Amino acid sequence: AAGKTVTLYDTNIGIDPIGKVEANIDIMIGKCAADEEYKKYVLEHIGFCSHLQKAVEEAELVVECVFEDMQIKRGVFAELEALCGTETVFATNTSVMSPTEIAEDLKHKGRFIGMHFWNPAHLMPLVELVKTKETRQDIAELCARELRQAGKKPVVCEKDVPGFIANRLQHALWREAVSLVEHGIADAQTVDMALKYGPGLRLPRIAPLENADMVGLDLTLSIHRYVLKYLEDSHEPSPLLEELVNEGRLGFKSGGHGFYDLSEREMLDRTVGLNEYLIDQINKEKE
Ligand SMILES: NC(=O)c1ccc[n+]([C@@H]2O[C@H](COP(=O)([O-])OP(=O)(O)OC[C@H]3O[C@@H](n4cnc5c(N)ncnc54)[C@H](O)[C@@H]3O)[C@@H](O)[C@H]2O)c1
Repeated sequence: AAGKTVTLYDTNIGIDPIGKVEANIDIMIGKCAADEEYKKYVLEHIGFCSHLQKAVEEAELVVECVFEDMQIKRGVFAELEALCGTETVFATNTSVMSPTEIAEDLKHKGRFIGMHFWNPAHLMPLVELVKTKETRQDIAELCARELRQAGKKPVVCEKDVPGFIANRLQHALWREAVSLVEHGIADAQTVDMALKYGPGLRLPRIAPLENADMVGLDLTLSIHRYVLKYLEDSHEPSPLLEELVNEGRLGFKSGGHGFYDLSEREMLDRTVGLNEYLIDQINKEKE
């Protein structure tokens, strides 16, 4: 939607990414978050190519999203460096690996950046742009501009640190949530309810640092002086999590058995419900 043409490439030619894009837009049309004109526009500007050189030789930006495997990712960028001009921007969509390490063998490291989309990528606005020490400032700015034009909300992570920004925030919260269950302070459902109907509900309007300003930094300081020592600060995964995984309770992928015991219907409701909620948020933003 940013006036650009996108070519998809995958070593597995059996997949149907365009069909998936079409299906996602159809769901959005059904919820009035897109129209037929938008679908026509997107489908005219996106294509699949099974030949890497043809797919990338004229590209201004290449976003790599292959398996989370350092050697495969480095191999892809070595191939790309041989096929693309020196000004083509190279981005990795990795969610956990260090962009610095992925770029280690590149000759032109200044044009390399982390570009971490959030799942489901067509509905989640956030994209984290992760700079390595070598990433040029103009490359970060260019990527931010392009992403904004595509309707995304890019944020720049100035240092290549594990978890970037959003996963650090998310897993600080998950660590505390698991710890509360582990220590019998509340069960899983109660922990999730407390978040959903409490702080989670106002989070989209007032995030932590905005909230700290609102209540006062003196009060925040006083609360932290008292409470931080009681919060979970383990640098190892919770023994409860280890135990559940050892028991084969993996969540959706083990038939719905994890922290919760869910039926097929409940699992489907959660996935569909999440997508519908995200589409509603997009519609609200437009109003
Ligand atoms: N799944 C998510 O929620 C999510 C979210 C954000 C970022 N990411 C990142 O996206 C990347 C891919 O994750 P995924 O979940 O989509 O994995 P996936 O296994 O679903 O897809 C990986 C794709 O890469 C293809 N592939 C493998 N080697 C290739 C190569 N050499 N050249 C071209 N294509 C190749 C595979 O055929 C497959 O279609 C990872 O780096 C991951 O961290 C995933």
